[in-house]
Amino acid sequence: MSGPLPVGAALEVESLSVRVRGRALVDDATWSAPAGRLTALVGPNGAGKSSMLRAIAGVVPERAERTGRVLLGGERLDALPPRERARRVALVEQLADGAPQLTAREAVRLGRTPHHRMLGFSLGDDRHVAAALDAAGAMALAERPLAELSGGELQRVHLARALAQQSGGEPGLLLLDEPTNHLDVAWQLELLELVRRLALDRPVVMTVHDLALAATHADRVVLVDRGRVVASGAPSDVLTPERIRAVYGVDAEIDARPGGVAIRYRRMAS
Ligand SMILES: Nc1ncnc2c1ncn2[C@@H]1O[C@H](COP(=O)(O)OP(=O)(O)OP(=O)(O)O)[C@@H](O)[C@H]1O
Repeated sequence: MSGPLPVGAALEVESLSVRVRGRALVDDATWSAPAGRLTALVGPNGAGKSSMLRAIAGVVPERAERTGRVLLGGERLDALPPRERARRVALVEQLADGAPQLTAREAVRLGRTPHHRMLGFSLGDDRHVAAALDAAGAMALAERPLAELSGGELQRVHLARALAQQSGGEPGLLLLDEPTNHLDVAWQLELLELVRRLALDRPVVMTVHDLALAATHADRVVLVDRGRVVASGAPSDVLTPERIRAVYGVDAEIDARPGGVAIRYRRMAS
């Protein structure tokens, strides 16, 4: 079994491809996400963002062929057994229904499954679950059934479950698929603050559609189009009007100010 994740471990994605029946969902993608940084994965609908996150977490469609390497702290994640990988990498997918009858605490407890041996849940698990609920700001929701929670509240519970999955060792890689979806502006800001705090000691990668939000809140941006990485680096280097025009087919006027970035879009002048 591998040892704890080295502090400051970066995610490195090298020539990652996912093909289904000869069609590339992810096409020879190479990029990295340092620890201590929030990385945003952006691109048009169907660009392959979710497929990329899922492939990093070891989830590929049935009969898909995955090639390339995924390293975390220099260690091959793609070569780890699923249980071991699940302790290093937590993927929070777009709001899944989950099991609506579970309470938030029960749902978060499921995150401990990769840590179990013969005996199932332990008192230690309960401590990790409580710490994860607390870190995600979801402690007040602990005894409420998922069916009753709002989109923003559910998002916190999913995040807490991901944290519970990793606690017990070094902080691992956190992958968030459209975490700000369905959230109003106040919840978005709160969630992004929380995500930024989590990103202080681990690589965090999130997909987002809102380019201004990515430019304002992320330290690095990876722009994906048709499965390929078009550019990656600092938001201001990656998100230029020329690239936005080439990838999204719209004209963009970018207004970068100290408080944040605003982007105005217009149909492309013909
Ligand atoms: N299981 C699958 N089998 C075959 N094709 C798939 C599968 N899952 C996704 N795809 C296709 O792969 C492409 C990339 O999809 P993906 O969901 O990764 O894109 P995305 O960038 O996350 O899109 P969105 O922003 O719309 O959520 C799409 O064309 C999609 O139809």
